Amino acid sequence: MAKDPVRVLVTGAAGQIGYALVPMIARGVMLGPDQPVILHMLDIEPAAMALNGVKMELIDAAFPLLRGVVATTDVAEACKDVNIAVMVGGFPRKEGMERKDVMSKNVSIYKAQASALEQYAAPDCKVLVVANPANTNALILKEFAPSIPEKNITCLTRLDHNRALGQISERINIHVSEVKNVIIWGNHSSTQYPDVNHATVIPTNGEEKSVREAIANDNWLNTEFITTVQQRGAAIIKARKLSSALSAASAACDHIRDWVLGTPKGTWVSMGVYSDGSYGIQPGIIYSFPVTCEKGQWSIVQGKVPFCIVEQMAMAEQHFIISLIANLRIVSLQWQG
Ligand SMILES: NC(=O)c1ccc[n+]([C@@H]2O[C@H](COP(=O)([O-])OP(=O)(O)OC[C@H]3O[C@@H](n4cnc5c(N)ncnc54)[C@H](O)[C@@H]3O)[C@@H](O)[C@H]2O)c1
Ligand SMILES: O=C(O)C[C@H](O)C(=O)O
Repeated sequence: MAKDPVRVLVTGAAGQIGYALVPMIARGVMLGPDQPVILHMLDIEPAAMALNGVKMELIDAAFPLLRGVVATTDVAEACKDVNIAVMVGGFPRKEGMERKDVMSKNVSIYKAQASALEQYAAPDCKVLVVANPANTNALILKEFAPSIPEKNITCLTRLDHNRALGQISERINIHVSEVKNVIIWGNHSSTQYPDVNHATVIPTNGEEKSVREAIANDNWLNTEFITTVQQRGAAIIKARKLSSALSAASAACDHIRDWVLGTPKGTWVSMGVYSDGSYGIQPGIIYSFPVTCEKGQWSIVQGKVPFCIVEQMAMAEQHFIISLIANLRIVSLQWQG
């Protein structure tokens, strides 16, 4: 029997990630080749014509799985009954900026969209925040949409995870599918810690080895590898004069697919999820951990890192985020009062 369609919201759908992402969703890359979808696309008024152009192209592409398209600038209409929300809408950074430099613009967007999701989305809606600063925007969304279960609000660090896999496969000259179990700890920012200490390679017809053994160059792994992954977003901006789009869209599909359909046995992936206190990370903040997924639920993989590494990393970022939450609570009380 044919499955009922799943409603997938993409905000900022007229932008460059949106343009790469919606055809992937309509082709089944995100939810599988037998899952019909209805796409909800939101953008702002100045982008309304471009958004309508994307809708026209989706119709022209005659995707067999695409059962409907809602293209709108009305946030309530966009969020109505959606099962999955991919929050891409926002302002990308330009050359020379850090991701946190776009914070003031993007944070206000996420406050407004949180309440629309809370009011209009399906109660079990799974949310993926892509727009930067991704961890902070997800935290804002969680704070301003208290009725959405916190397990349902995540942010994208899968792009960093995939970048780490890519760097390792290029270095050893094996296919990227033969590398697994890297970990991205922390924020989707240049302070993240890409960790290969539990990663392995399994060459076809070969024996499973640790990445450290296969690369046999700890100096490279401890220095250049880490900074390359941390700075890859900036390198793409420098090269394209635009931030990453096709890789971001593909990573967003990977994130949702694994969350909904499950991670392969013996493999974990990196997701920005709310901390339950694992690895000593402040409970409640959105932090990238290794996770496995089963039956639509993620769980943090335990025992994978020396505490001191994460502790060191976490402190600077947590201070900032915690003070932000405190400010939000004050603002929210002022609104109510
Ligand atoms: N987490 C990641 O791995 C990752 C990777 C790449 C890019 N990003 C971030 O994703 C975001 C989008 O990047 P892009 O290259 O597609 O940017 P873009 O400028 O091409 O597109 C952004 C779109 O969002 C729209 N928009 C702005 N405000 C909106 C609002 N209130 N509601 C709905 N739509 C709104 C814009 O009109 C535009 O069409 C940026 O914040 C970028 O930094 C994150
Ligand atoms: O680096 C950026 O600003 C865009 C995105 O976060 C990326 O990592 O490519």
